[in-house]
Amino acid sequence: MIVKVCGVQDKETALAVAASGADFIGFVFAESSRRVEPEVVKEIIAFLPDTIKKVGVFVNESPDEINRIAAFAGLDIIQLHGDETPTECEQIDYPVIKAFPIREPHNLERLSLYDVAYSLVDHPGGKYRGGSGHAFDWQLLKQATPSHSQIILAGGLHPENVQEAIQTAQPFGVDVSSGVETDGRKDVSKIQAFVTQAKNKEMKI
Ligand SMILES: O=C(O)c1ccccc1N[C@@H]1O[C@H](COP(=O)(O)O)[C@@H](O)[C@H]1O
Repeated sequence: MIVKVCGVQDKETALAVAASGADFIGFVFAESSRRVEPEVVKEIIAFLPDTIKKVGVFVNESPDEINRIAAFAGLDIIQLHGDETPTECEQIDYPVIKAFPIREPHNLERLSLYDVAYSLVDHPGGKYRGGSGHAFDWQLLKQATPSHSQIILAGGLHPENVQEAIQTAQPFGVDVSSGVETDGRKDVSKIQAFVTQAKNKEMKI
C-alpha cells in the first residue's frame, strides 16, 4: 500500500514523514492554507532521502511553469488537482497524479480519458480544490475497472478510518492531509499512526 502525506510546510515535519515510512510526501503550490513557496520546498527536499518521492500539488497552473518549479525544487511527481486536460497532463515532464472529484458513479468515467501514472479520487472539496477533510462514498470505487490507472484514495482519511477505507475501496494507495493535523498543523503522532494503520503494521505503544 502506497502512502502519501500531503501539505507539509517545514523541515521537521518532512523528516517525520520520511521516518514514518510514508512513500510519497506532498507540497502544495496551489491556493491553500498549506501553500509553500518553491524556495522553501527546495530547502526541505535537500534534507530528505531519495527513498521518499516528492510530490508537487498544483491547480490549473501552466505545464511550463509546473515543469520549471519541479526542476528547481527537485520534485519527482506532479499532482494536478484542478481542471487540467489530458493534453496538459501529457505536457508534464514528470509522472502525473491526476485528481478527480467524485460525487456520483459517472464521475469515474473521466479516469479512462487520462493516460497518467496515478488517478487520485477525492471529495469534491470545500474552500480550496482539495484538502477539505471530507470523505466521499468509498463504495463508489467498487465500479472502478482495471483499465483505470493505479488509484490513490483521498479525502477525509485519518488514522481511525484508513483501514476501513482500504478494505472498502481496495485502492493502490492512500493520501492524507487534514486527517494528520491538530488545530491546522501537522501532528507527528497522527502521521505515524496513519502510516502504521495504512500499511497494517502493529502499533508501537
Ligand atoms: O491540502 C491542500 O490544502 C490542498 C489544496 C489544494 C489542492 C489539493 C490539496 N490537497 C489534497 O487534497 C486531498 C485530500 O485532503 P484531505 O486529507 O481531505 O485534507 C489530498 O489528495 C491532498 O493531496
